[in-house]
Amino acid sequence: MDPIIQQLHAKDQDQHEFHQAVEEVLESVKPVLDRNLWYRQQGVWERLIEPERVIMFRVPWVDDEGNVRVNRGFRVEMNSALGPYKGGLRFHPSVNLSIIKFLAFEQTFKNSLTTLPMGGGKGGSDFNPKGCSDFEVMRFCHSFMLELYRHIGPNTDVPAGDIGVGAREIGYLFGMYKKIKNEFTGVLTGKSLGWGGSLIRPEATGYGNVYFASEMLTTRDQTIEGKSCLVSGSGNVAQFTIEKILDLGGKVHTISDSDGYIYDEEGIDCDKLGWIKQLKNIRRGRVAEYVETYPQAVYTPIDPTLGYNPLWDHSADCAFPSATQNEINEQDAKNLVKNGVFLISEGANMPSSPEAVAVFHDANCLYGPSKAANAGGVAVSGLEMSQNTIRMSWPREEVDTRLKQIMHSIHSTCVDAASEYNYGQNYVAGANIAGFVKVVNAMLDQGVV
Ligand SMILES: NC(=O)C1=CN([C@@H]2O[C@H](COP(=O)(O)OP(=O)(O)OC[C@H]3O[C@@H](n4cnc5c(N)ncnc54)[C@H](OP(=O)(O)O)[C@@H]3O)[C@@H](O)[C@H]2O)C=CC1
Ligand SMILES: O=C(O)CCC(=O)C(=O)O
Repeated sequence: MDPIIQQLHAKDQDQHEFHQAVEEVLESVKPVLDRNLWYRQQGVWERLIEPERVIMFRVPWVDDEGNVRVNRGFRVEMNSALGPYKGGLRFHPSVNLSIIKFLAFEQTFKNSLTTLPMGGGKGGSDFNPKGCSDFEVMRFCHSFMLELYRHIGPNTDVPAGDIGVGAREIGYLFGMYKKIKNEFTGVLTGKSLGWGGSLIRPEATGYGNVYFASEMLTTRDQTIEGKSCLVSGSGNVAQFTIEKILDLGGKVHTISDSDGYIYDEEGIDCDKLGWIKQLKNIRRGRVAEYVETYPQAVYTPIDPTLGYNPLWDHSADCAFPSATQNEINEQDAKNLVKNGVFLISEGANMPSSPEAVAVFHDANCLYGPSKAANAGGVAVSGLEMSQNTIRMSWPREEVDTRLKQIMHSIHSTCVDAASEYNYGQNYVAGANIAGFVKVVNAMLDQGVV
């Protein structure tokens, strides 16, 4: 084992997701380190895996029955070599330091790939918004911001949404920040359109992922048109991935949540997608309800004893995992390949286990890793920051055109970096190398800080 990894395991025991993310990047960039001994001498790698700052705090709040509840809040400010820390907040009961550190680490390289001046950070809480009233969510968000506000700012750290944090939560967080600081600034992205949000930000991660998939398909003279697709999740990223696939003439058969998944043989069309948006964004219901309105579809509850997810065991051309980390294990990857899937483009962060990634590479799939494929979300957040700074709102077409250009540029950057280091069409290596080199060169310019 590389001594750096040995040290990491000894120092940060039980941070499995963080180890997984670090090991993948280190493996990819070994040839870069070998070619540039200066990088090793300057301890860039040791510095990269140590967050610049980790903030953990108590979040007390009162539920509708008058009980005091306490959650744990996190913000990991990973790396500011390229700009203010930037990355989302996740509210989910599974949140812990390992998950936030892996997300902040990945975010650093992802943000580097976008070409925009953003460092990497991530935060969140083990708070579960599911089943809470709007007032409970508001009280939680206000309490969360009562601590977080001291650590963030439009030129310091600019959080946004992630799992469990959408427009509603960003609104409550922003309201408390504005009240405490008595200033109206672009301290959060993913704001509503009426008060500083950017057009296309809600769509950006899903649309960007499909643009990245289209770029990968172009290398084999193909397009999304006519392709059958499997999508997991049913939240922000899944919804707009489906919308763009439909727009480009593809067909989508699946959605899921943490209880189970839907397989719709006929395909999810625009009307059904509208119904899903209502279900998830307004009624906050479960995907199981889909079959009550569309009885030709089949609902399968999650069975953790199976050892694989049957959602990935259907015949299709493309897969867009859009729920959470490690949702595709080795068996799922084998099932996908067996069923004819040859393109996997990741909307979720790190949804494929290392063993699954190896299966995709062995089968010569077009495999777009999350830090490249889902970078459209944070890229449009960067554009939201620019619009806030100049106090202007760009039209929908302009933001969408910029998003497409950024995804095109990320694709070619990955291809070029992989080719420079003889990795062939390996987007994992390309994304890791290109993201790493830009961050590390900035760190070296700025000295040992
Ligand atoms: N929003 C953004 O702009 C970006 C998001 N991402 C990534 O995309 C993924 C989805 O995020 P987003 O759509 O914003 O989040 P949402 O909260 O809108 O939706 C999350 C979806 O994933 C499901 N899910 C969450 N956790 C689990 C779990 N442990 N097991 C099974 N299903 C789960 C949820 O089901 P349920 O309702 O049951 O919880 C829900 O369907 C995440 O990995 C996120 O980090 C990446 C880049 C940007
Ligand atoms: O828009 C942002 O700043 C955050 C996006 C994000 O959290 C991600 O890319 O994983």
